[in-house]
Amino acid sequence: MRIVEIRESTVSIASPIANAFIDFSKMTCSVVAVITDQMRDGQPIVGFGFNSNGRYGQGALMRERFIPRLMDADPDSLIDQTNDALDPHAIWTAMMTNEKPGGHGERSVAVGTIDMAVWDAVAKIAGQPLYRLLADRYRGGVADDEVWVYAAGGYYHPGKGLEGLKDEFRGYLDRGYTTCKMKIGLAPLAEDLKRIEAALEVVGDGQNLCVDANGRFDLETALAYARALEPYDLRWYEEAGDPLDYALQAELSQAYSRPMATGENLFSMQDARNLIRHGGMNPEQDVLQFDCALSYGLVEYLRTLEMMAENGWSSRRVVPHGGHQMSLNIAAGLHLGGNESYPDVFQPFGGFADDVEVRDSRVGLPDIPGVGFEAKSALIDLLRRELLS
Ligand SMILES: O=C([O-])CC(=O)C(=O)O
Ligand SMILES: [Mg+2]
Repeated sequence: MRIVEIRESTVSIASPIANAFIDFSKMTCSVVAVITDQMRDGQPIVGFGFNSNGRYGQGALMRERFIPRLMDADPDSLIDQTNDALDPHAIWTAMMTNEKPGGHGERSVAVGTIDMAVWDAVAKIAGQPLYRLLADRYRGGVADDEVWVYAAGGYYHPGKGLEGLKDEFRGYLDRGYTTCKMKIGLAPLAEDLKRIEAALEVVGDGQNLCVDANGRFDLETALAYARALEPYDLRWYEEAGDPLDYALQAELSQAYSRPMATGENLFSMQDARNLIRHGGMNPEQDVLQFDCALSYGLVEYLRTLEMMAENGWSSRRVVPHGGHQMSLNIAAGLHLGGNESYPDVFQPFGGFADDVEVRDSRVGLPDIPGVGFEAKSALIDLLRRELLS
């Protein structure tokens, strides 16, 4: 068994939306195919991956370093003899050969994207949905049949007023979501409070609303928002300050009594550990949002979950960023607390299998081998067109 070829391509996921820190007018995404020598129905088994959203495509790093390292490795060294499969852990080690520690950034996205495609191939070779394979290997065979999901959106968009925001959230409730997330921090506080109140008119209880500042605030602004948000009893207040400013997070956690969330821009177990060590976050109520595609993939995610357990954090406190099916599989297979969903933005990468219905903000997973890309027609069409034609 061996990897025959790895292909990558960069595609656009541009849109006119903005959060408090960036607009997405030039956003791109890497897509990857890991082509194996294993055959199914007369076709080679191919694993697919993509790099979530919010970080640009990483083709150059893949072409220059990570793909050549894998193709140069002895194929036997990349095989898991116990499971008669490709070995994602050995593949990870081969990709990271001669990479210094620290400085986790763009390379974590390149490795995370290839890692996603490797796990898709592994599950397809095993003939299992990935979440079942993960539950079998790491959780004694017990998977969650359903995962809690919330609808992320509420972006700033030219010409979108309060009515536009309300219409958007009504659309999410109509599709079965009960909890929605909106952006804050691009508008002044007073205007954001009007937007929050408009959103609450639609979603009802504060527990059905999350707000996300995308790392925009200095301490003073983060605290001013915290004071203003406190009475709304929101589900969570996300990424108030710079993702690496653990002291800011710790001080904010002292001042704000309600749940906070962060972690989507921490790209390694070590960075996640620093958040746990120094960010003052509360394992009883706060939410961690590490995204495997951005942070060296599932091989590293397993280390992060182990680190959390050692520090007294339940895996149920993790609700990954990214709204993609890979994280949905990890959530169901490794017992996370839920997963993000983008019903309308970042298509066709956001969202789940075509015939999966959201009921009471919960979704099931398709019963097909792999991550489930083949059950999302617009996505699999794009992956095949970009990588296999
Ligand atoms: O706007 C973004 O970059 C996405 C984001 O923060 C989220 O989904 O939480
Ligand atoms: Mg966010």
